[in-house]
Amino acid sequence: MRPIEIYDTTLRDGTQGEGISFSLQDKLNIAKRLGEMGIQFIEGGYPLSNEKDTAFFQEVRKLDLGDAKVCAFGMTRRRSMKAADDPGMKALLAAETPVCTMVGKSWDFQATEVLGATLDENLAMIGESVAFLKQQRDVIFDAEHFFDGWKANPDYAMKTLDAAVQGGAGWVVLCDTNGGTLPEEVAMAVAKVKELFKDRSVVVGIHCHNDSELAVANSLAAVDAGADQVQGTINGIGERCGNVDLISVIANLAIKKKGYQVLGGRPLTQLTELSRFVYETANLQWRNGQPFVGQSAFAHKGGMHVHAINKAASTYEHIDPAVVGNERRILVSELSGRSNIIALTSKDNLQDDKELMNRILAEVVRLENQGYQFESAGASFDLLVKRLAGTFTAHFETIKYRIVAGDRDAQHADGFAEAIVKLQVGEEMWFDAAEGHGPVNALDAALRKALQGTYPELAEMRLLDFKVRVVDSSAGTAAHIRVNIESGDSNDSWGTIGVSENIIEASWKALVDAFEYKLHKSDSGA
Ligand SMILES: CC(=O)SCCNC(=O)CCNC(=O)[C@H](O)C(C)(C)COP(=O)(O)OP(=O)(O)OC[C@H]1O[C@@H](n2cnc3c(N)ncnc32)[C@H](O)[C@@H]1OP(=O)(O)O
Ligand SMILES: CC(=O)C(=O)O
Repeated sequence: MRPIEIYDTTLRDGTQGEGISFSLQDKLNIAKRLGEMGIQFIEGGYPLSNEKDTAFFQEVRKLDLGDAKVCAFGMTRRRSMKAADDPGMKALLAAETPVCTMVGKSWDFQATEVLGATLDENLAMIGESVAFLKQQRDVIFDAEHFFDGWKANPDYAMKTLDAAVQGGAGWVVLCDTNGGTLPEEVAMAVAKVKELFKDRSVVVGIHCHNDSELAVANSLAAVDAGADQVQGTINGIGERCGNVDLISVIANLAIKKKGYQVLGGRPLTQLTELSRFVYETANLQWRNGQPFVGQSAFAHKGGMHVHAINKAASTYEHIDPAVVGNERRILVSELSGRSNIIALTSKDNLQDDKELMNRILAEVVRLENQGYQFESAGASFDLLVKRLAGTFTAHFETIKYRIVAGDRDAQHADGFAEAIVKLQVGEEMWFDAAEGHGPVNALDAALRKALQGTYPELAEMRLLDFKVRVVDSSAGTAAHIRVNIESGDSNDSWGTIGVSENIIEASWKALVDAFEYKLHKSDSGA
């Protein structure tokens, strides 16, 4: 098995992505997770760039990152300066990391146009900078725009790598900086570089950007052609369209491709959690369709798919989701067949009642036509099944509710909302009122007031999320409002839904389902 080094630059190139900004603590937390995952190289930032990155290199020394090596990133010395005097070089050494990663120009056009250097000057900048750092550190040379340089002037591109290796670089990393290269071009260039260094001890690496949606394919092509290090970021965050997504690289190398070993052969069961941790830390929404780790990566919706999945999961899954720490999800929608319903109700042992399955399916299709969507409203779906199966026990009956809301006044700087609810609970009639920060908050408070005496377990239930969408009804005339509420208690969370032309009524339906679901859960001891 050929070991492939994984080099993570989430904390440097990842932060060059639009909308990404990590705090110092975020960076330390991510570094720790990367170390736990068995990533070999963690590029922590650009010490010359800002104080946060400088502080990161001081703080990261206190963490146990396992075998991971922290790398500080910088560029070659400025054109008119000695390496020893260059502030960037000094900052790299001051970071006190075991490895310095230095980017240099390998495209002749960039050297002359951007740096204003002669081609020889650029080679001297690379060679001298590496040699200076190499006195104290291991050096990785990131050959910026290598593939564009190789296409424009292959001899010169190769000379830049040679200058770095002569200076003492232990790695040369070929960067598809603009992300415009094709897999066959990557393979050809990597093979040529391997040939150049066949008698020298140099690791060849690959660093791809995703501007042509080819970063994963390009990285795998490079590995096949002899690259032994892949650089990238978790979830592919990074400049413009991002870097290669290391999640997909790791999963493909470990699971799909033969003959390679990544992360020392560790299991990949933490991969999904790592991906979501980085999204959460970056304050980004998960990408549902992200291969391997996305919420939809193993979500089955089409009736024919679910029918087959029930017989053998491999009919519509390329790997077992558990291998990457993900899970299979069966969705219910108007595209469902009876198989979806059977899969989703199997815990209730209802699957043999074909007539019931058909009724549930017909009801789902009818409600979806009105704007309902049960994919993220599993609790409302469970209640629907119970109602149709005749196992639903209402814990309360809603007689009426009323909302009074208005704009700000002397007592209410943000406006006010009051709710009155009338409920039948057993033999008793409850009539309660409450104020809230808005109409839904007021309804929630009034419902709790009316129910908590009878059902004290509601005290631990919280509303976690509230989403509103406008959906078109199938009639195509009146707009319907869909409200999704996510609720939780100490050990669980559940989604409910309400649809109406009236946002308050839609919220009320979702809220009532949330309370009923919690009470059914308590009845069953869950
Ligand atoms: C491909 C990549 O992703 S490389 C990493 C890119 N990342 C970043 O740029 C983020 C961090 N960067 C920064 O914080 C700043 O750009 C700094 C601190 C590095 C430099 O800031 P400044 O000195 O103000 O320069 P500025 O960013 O405007 O321009 C870049 C300078 O570096 C020079 N330069 C660019 N690449 C190189 C290189 N490989 N070697 C030497 N000098 C270089 C440019 O010629 C320019 O110098 P000039 O102003 O003397 O013409
Ligand atoms: C080094 C780097 O980030 C690039 O060339 O894309």
